[in-house]
This record gives sequence, C-alpha cells and structure tokens, in this order.
Amino acid sequence: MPDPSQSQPHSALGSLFIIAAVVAIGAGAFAYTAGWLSPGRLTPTKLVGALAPPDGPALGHRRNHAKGICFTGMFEANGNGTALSRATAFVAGQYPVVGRFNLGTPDPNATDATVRVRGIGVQISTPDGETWRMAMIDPPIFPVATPQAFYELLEASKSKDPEVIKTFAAAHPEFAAFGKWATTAPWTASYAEVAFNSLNAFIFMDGTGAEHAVRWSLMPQAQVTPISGTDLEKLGPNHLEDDIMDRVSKGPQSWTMVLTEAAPSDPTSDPTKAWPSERRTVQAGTLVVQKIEAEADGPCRDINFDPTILPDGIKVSDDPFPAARSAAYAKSYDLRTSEASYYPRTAGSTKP
Ligand code: HEM
Repeated sequence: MPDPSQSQPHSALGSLFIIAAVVAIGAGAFAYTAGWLSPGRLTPTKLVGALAPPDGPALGHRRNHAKGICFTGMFEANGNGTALSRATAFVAGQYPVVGRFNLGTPDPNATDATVRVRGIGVQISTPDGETWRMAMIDPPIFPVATPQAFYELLEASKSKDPEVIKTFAAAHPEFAAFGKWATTAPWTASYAEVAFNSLNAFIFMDGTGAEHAVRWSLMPQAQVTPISGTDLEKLGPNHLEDDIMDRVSKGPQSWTMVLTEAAPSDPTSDPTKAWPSERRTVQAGTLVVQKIEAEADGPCRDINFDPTILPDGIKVSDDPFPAARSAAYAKSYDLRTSEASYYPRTAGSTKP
C-alpha cells in the first residue's frame, strides 16, 4: 500500500501540471480559433468584416443579404425526390416552410435596382423533427471558386483604385462568367419571377444508401417578364417587397424544386462551374408561399439559414463553401442578435 505522506506532494504537483496543461490547451485553442496564431488564415471574423461597407455594418441586421422580407408556406413533395434522397422532405406530403426573400447587399435600405443578386432562405421542417435549411441565389454560377477568393473579391471591390478589381479579375478568369451574367441577364420586377439556385453541391443518400451529387433550383411558376434595370428603378426603391406582399395577398406563389444530379466527371467542389444542361433532373415538389410578413416582427428574423443544417439523407460534399458559410453566418447571427436593440421590433410585438 502506498505511503500517503510521501505520495501527496507528488500528486499535488501532478494536479497543478494537469490544470496548467488544460488551461494552456484551452488558451491555445481560443487563440487558434480567433486566428491569432496564423494571421493569414481566413476566419469567419475576417469574412464577415470584409462584407461591411466602409461606414460600418447596419447593426442588428444580417451582415449580407440584409434587405429582406419573411414568408411562410408549404413544401409540397410529390415523392419523386426519394429517387435521390431518403430525406423525409421528399416523401409525398406537405411540410411547413419559413423563408425569406432578400437582396445580396449589406445595406437593409438599399434601393432594389442597385442590387444585382437576389436570394431566398428556406427552412423545411418534417414531422420526424428533421430540418433542412438552404440559402440560394439567382445567378447560375458563383463568382469565385473558393471562400479565400470570395474574401479577396470583397476586399478588391471596396478599393477606390479601379486597377485593384481589374487585377483581381485577371488573376481569377472564372470571375468572367459571373460578370457576364451580372451585366447581361435581364431583371424582373418580382421575387415571384426569380429562379433561385443552390450553386453548392451536396451529397444525397437514397433509401439503398447509394450517394448522388446534387445541386438544386427553385424555378418560378409565375410568368417571367424581363425588364431593364432602368425600368425597375422607376418602380421605386422597395418595389420587390411591395409586389410580393400584393401578389401573395391575392393568392399563393409557387416555385418547382428541380434536383440536378451530377455525372461522375462533373465538378462538385467548384460553384463557378455549371454542370451540362443534359444532366438528369428530378422535379421533387413545389414551394408554395402563402403569407408575407415584415422582417422586424416576422418568423424569419431570428433564423440563421445555415446551409449545413441538413436532414438525414443529405450531407455536404467536397464543396468548400457550405462549411465557410456556416461559420460566417453564425458570426453574423451572433452579432445581429446581440445588437437587436438597434433593430427594434414594432410597438405591437409581444416578442422580446
Ligand atoms: C464564403 C462565401 C459566403 C459568405 C462569407 C457569405 C456570407 C453571408 C452572411 C454573413 C450572411 C448573413 C447570415 C445571417 O446573419 O443569418 C449571408 C446570407 C445569405 N447568403 Fe451568403 N455567404 C457566402 C456564400 C453564399 C453562397 C454561395 C450563396 C448562395 C448559393 C449565398 C446566399 C446567401 C443568402 C440567400 C443569404 C440570406 C439568407 C437569409 O435570408 O438569412 N451565400 N451570407
């Protein structure tokens, strides 16, 4: 049996060492996460900081896609999506949706016609407790291939020297396809007429366990009437929100969810590369928007449409964006919810 009088000082020293080691590991992990150990590393703080306009972010609001309006409705699955994924959202039935139409700008008061990229956040909930969140935009391809290049693009776009963005574009030839879309694609005067694209590729697992690389789109069922940016400007600074409130007050607005399966040779890690149009597509159901509510008191206000919140049957692929987006959205969410007093709810609201 060990003599306690001899072993005590030894074990006290050992305990101190263990405590010191735990503190050191904790401090090291904190410093690493904060990016202090590797100033060149891309952190969520740097990404979110790069989104801020020169006069600072709009406190209390999303750090990107800040202008938006909430909706609620249903995802009506027709059952066809089960060919690609066992996710319950694809089993024929109706599932409640909370979502948000938005503009790709850090300015919640931006004029509609000054913002080229439009977005949608969608959350589909199923009775088994699964949640599928997605945030999609209207260009058919993303401007850059990696989160690091996105950060560099944000920084270059802020420079007053026009050579800086030219140098960026020369170093990133893939940026040209987005530039062409942004300058030539027609505008529309309604969120109801916009096609939204996941752009990032995800892995769908079907009922047999087989995996399929998939991107998806929400294709508008409303008649699409192209207009020029100048004509959109004439409709007023907040026409898109006024229009969608008006349309939905008269009847539900619908989008068809189209799943596109990659061929083995298609790139899944690079959202600047569209997949050939002849790829297999599956019409999985219809997003039906039934009610619009202002964001300040609406059900989408405090949702983080993190694209890595996925149901059983869908997982991330080798596309580097969803992980980077998840970290940046969490940072933005933490900031905006802690600044809620700068974006007050309206007087009649019962929420804190
Ligand atoms: C590294 C690249 C990206 C960064 C850093 C980034 C950053 C952000 C941030 C900070 C927000 C606000 C999140 C919140 O406060 O809830 C946001 C919202 C959004 N982003 Fe991204 N984003 C990136 C890529 C993308 C891509 C690839 C898409 C589409 C395919 C996209 C679509 C959207 C949409 C639609 C919203 C609005 C969602 C909502 O209504 O809450 N983003 N983004």
